[in-house]
Amino acid sequence: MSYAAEKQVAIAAVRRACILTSSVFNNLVKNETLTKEDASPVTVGDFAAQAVVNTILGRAFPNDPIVGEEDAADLRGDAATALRTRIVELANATLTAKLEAGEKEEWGLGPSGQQTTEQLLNIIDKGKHEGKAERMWTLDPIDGTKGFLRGEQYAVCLSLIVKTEGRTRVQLGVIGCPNLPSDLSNPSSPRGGIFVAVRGEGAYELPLHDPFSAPGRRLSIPKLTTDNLNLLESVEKAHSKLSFNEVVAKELGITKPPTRMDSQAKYAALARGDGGVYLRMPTGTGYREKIWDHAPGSLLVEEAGGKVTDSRGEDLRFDLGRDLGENYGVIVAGEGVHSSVLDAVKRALAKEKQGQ
Ligand SMILES: Nc1ncnc2c1ncn2[C@@H]1O[C@H](COP(=O)(O)O)[C@@H](OP(=O)(O)O)[C@H]1O
Ligand SMILES: [Mg+2]
Ligand SMILES: [Mg+2]
Ligand SMILES: [Mg+2]
Repeated sequence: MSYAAEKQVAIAAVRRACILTSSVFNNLVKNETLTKEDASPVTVGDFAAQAVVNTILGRAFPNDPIVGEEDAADLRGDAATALRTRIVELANATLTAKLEAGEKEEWGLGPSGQQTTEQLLNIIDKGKHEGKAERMWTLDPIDGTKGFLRGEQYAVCLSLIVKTEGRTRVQLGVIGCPNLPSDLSNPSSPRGGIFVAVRGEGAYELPLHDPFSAPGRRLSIPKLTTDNLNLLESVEKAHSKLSFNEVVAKELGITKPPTRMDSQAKYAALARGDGGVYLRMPTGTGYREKIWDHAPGSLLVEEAGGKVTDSRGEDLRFDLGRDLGENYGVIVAGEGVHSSVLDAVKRALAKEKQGQ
């Protein structure tokens, strides 16, 4: 299936959300960030971007469930009045902006797209789905919120997961990276891109502000060997075990230092040929990886000729609910090097066990 309609809607939704998040960053004030129960940050940008994307998806595909990271519970009380007002203002400004090429008014966009506060809170809550369905969207309105707050990498991440022939797989992935330089080795190169993949149709990078103007650049992971690649990893030490990555890099004979980057921009960079291996091993806290943190990125890399598994070499599970199940870590690499990385991870795990 080509998912042409879904792809068009998803690209338009991600583009609008990226415009919103960029404008929030430029105007973010101190009290516009909350700390969630798990101590992670969430900003007015995360909530407003989820409201915008869910509005568009809700209009275009009203029967599709959405598994979104955020919910509106913290926005409903009197204590949240200022935050709520700002989110409503941001979401409405984004929804009512004039229609661009490829967009439709019936998606809730354009001058008549104004929503009430209650409508916007309810549409944010449409993302509370349990994550088990024959067909569902995943949304991470700002992936890498900590990177976003630092002015570094973050991504707006959307995917469509469908069960076909007994297998629940990602069929469409769209990742907007407003801050990603077009040339990673040159931080002053132009920034911003939308990365798109449809299963069986390849992976593409499109211009962020004009994604419907041309077919975009087809992405293909170059054939790297362990002599000329380096690791991509999280900036945040709490998100993956960086000391383990050092051991794996040694096992593989990698000499180049790792590239640290927040969010699924790592998957996008790898799909483009930057880096070569994205390794995310659990820190041992029992945290379970979320489907919205990997669904679009994993398809993007697969469609660019790469492979994504856990540390046992098994496929990631998108059929278990909002998370991927027990956390065995995530290994992402080009086809040619994935098996060497997997072997090195297994050796490093065995050494770690011996050392205990
Ligand atoms: N203890 C933990 N282990 C692994 N991932 C975690 C984590 N705590 C939070 N995360 C996830 O890590 C994501 C960011 O990943 P990265 O380190 O690659 O930038 C966060 O996404 P959000 O920023 O959307 O909340 C969050 O879902
Ligand atoms: Mg978060
Ligand atoms: Mg995330
Ligand atoms: Mg997020």
